[in-house]
Amino acid sequence: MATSLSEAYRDTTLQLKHIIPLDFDSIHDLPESHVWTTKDNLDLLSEKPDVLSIPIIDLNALSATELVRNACQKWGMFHLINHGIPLSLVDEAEEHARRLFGLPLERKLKALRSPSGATGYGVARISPFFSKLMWHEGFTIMGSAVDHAKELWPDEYEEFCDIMDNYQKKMKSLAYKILLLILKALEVDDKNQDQEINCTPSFYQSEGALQLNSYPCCPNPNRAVGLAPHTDSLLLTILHQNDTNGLQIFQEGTGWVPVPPLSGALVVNMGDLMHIISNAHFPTVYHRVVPNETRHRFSIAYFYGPPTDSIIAPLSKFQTPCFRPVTLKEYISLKSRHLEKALTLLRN
Ligand SMILES: C=C1C[C@]23C[C@H]1CC[C@H]2[C@@]12CCC[C@@](C)(C(=O)O1)[C@H]2[C@@H]3C(=O)O
Ligand SMILES: O=C(O)CCC(=O)C(=O)O
Ligand SMILES: [Fe+2]
Repeated sequence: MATSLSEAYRDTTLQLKHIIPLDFDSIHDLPESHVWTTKDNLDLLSEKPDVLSIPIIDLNALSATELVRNACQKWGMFHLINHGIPLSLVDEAEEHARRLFGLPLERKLKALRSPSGATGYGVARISPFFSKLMWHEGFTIMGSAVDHAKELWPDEYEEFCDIMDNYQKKMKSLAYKILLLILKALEVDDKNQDQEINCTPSFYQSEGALQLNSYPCCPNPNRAVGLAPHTDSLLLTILHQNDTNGLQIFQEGTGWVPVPPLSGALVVNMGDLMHIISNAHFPTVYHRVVPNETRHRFSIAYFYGPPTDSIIAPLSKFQTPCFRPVTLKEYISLKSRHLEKALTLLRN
């Protein structure tokens, strides 16, 4: 039996302090547990003004492959327009994320992620790696959200589930399109795609995961962190952000570069698995979220990856692979134990 994505996350058991978010509604001062200092690697001063910005790519542009190649090499990230996802669906999904996070904490705790679970309400999975806690609450969906949605709204969970199902379905087919474009950008012949990605034939049958993120208004944003710096683990991530700043990416030699929301666009970023299959030609994007004093930020991230038993390795066109092959299941386990060091451990 193949291991599902949520099962692959099951072998790490977390402590409750690394699952239960703060009751943001009742807090007026930043608690000590959430105060980050330079000791915690907080370097807020390095944000660069708008001199640099990530490219905007039209999915239907004739030169899309070329543009994707450049964006992936230089940034590992781009804004995507003309992506074909109806704006009304994105709006509805955001509305339902607001509705969920707007529930009182006691209600949200009914859908709390279990200590060895992957889905439901809670803080970010990467929390145990940091000494301070984040100004953030999340809700993770893998496949159907129905079990947790019933815990939140015993009588009216269906609309939420339908919208999240539809959103995931549309994101999955968009992610597939983007993956094909990226393979083209990596000069993989159409006919050799399956073979080149020397994985199981089911490589494209992704399961994916959906993460709803909420970053409430923060009383002292200069001393808090919304989401700590991290890279996404899977192949690529498609992100919707509401009209509130906060996302930043780290550029070697430059520092933290803001990724302001662009109305109607989705942000696409490369994850660790893409870094591996591209033989490190495409960076995996190191990014974080900074909190805001007056605006509540919401985001919805769709993580796209192959089935957990797929073998991930640099494309065979690369004569000197710089990573050893690994199954996704193995990689997830490496990442839960070593975070960013997981990639280094795979270096040849
Ligand atoms: C399929 C995924 C991808 C996960 C784990 C699992 C479900 C939740 C995702 C996130 C969402 C928040 C940042 C991150 C770093 C986290 O802590 O949880 C992501 C992580 C990853 O990309 O590694
Ligand atoms: O809120 C954001 O913009 C970033 C979310 C994110 O990085 C994630 O969910 O992995
Ligand atoms: Fe992320």
